[in-house]
Amino acid sequence: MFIGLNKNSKPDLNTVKAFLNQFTHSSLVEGWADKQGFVTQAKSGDITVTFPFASAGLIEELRGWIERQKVAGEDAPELAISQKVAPLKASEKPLIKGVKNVIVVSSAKGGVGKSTTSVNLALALRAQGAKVGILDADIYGPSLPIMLGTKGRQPTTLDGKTMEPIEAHGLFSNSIGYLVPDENAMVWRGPMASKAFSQLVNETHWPDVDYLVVDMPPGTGDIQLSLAQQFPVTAAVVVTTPQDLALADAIKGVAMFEKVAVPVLGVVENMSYHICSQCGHHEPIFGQGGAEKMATEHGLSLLAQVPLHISIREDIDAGAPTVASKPESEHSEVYLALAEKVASQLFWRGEPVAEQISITTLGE
Ligand SMILES: Nc1ncnc2c1ncn2[C@@H]1O[C@H](COP(=O)(O)OP(=O)(O)OP(=O)(O)O)[C@@H](O)[C@H]1O
Repeated sequence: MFIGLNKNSKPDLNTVKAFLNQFTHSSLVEGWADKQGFVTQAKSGDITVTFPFASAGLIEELRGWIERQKVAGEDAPELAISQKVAPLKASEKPLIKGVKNVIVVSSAKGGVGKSTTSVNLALALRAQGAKVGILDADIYGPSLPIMLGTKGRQPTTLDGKTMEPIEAHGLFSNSIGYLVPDENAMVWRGPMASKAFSQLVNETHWPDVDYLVVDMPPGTGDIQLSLAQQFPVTAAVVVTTPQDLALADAIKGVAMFEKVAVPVLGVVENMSYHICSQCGHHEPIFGQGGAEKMATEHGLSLLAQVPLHISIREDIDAGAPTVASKPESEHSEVYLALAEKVASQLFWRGEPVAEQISITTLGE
């Protein structure tokens, strides 16, 4: 039976929660309105809904649903609806100063589109209403400066100790590519690379970002393992392509994170199918169903299937990633849905920590 609200009296909190629980969405769990902090009432009686993850799309849908109830004759309540991203527990490590959640994007193999995915995911999280940082940890081949159109810029410092991230398309970014010429980065070996990475993470003045997306170096070796262990990773996303070999490698990537107890949120299948730029035909040139099979076999979620399309490449290579330059496009929709899944699944699988803990710096 649908729970409506009494027209003539101010509805009480429990009735409003029961009413809201009738709104279902893939980013929510059953009985979501009863979860702590989601629906609260101020002393004045005003009721507020607050989602603890990036949720602009979800908020729009909830508002639409409430409007439809009004049309259907229900006296839907006046609610303030907003989002405030919660910091989540990441292993036993203290959170990085100015960062609530760290999402690492990794791939077992080079060239599968890990950086393209990282950048568009970061932009999509921003489009979902979050404040987002992006860190290029690909110390051997930093591509962020080109992808964000920030090549040649260098971080400044305000306090003589930390670097100010470089802002581009609304993201706060840092990359080894801003600090050293390309040819120098290439020759770095293990410990040096590790140190450079740690400096990038801890010596950037992250301005209270909800999510820090970290573009990891490709591979599943010692370097990747040590990077993943060095800082508080909330969860990992593994990028793969549909080819069998890349899939077999992706399994290694998942196993690596399991070793260091980093939860893997799921797999993004990049270049999943080809969209013809002439006629829009969808063609699964690398085969079909591989990532889905792998995800199911390993109990992982297939977070997104991103098409191979010339405009995704042209946009990012020109420093104007698709989600920023063509926010209404079919491709951006794929990334926006990915961000919605990543943000909500991160929250539901995680454990919120008190906000003030995020003020602690690593090593303090
Ligand atoms: N879905 C896509 N459609 C079209 N082109 C793509 C797509 N994804 C990535 N590319 C292109 O493929 C190339 C490699 O992508 P990218 O640099 O993101 O891969 P990577 O896995 O990060 O590589 P590396 O291992 O060098 O870090 C780039 O030129 C990029 O523009």
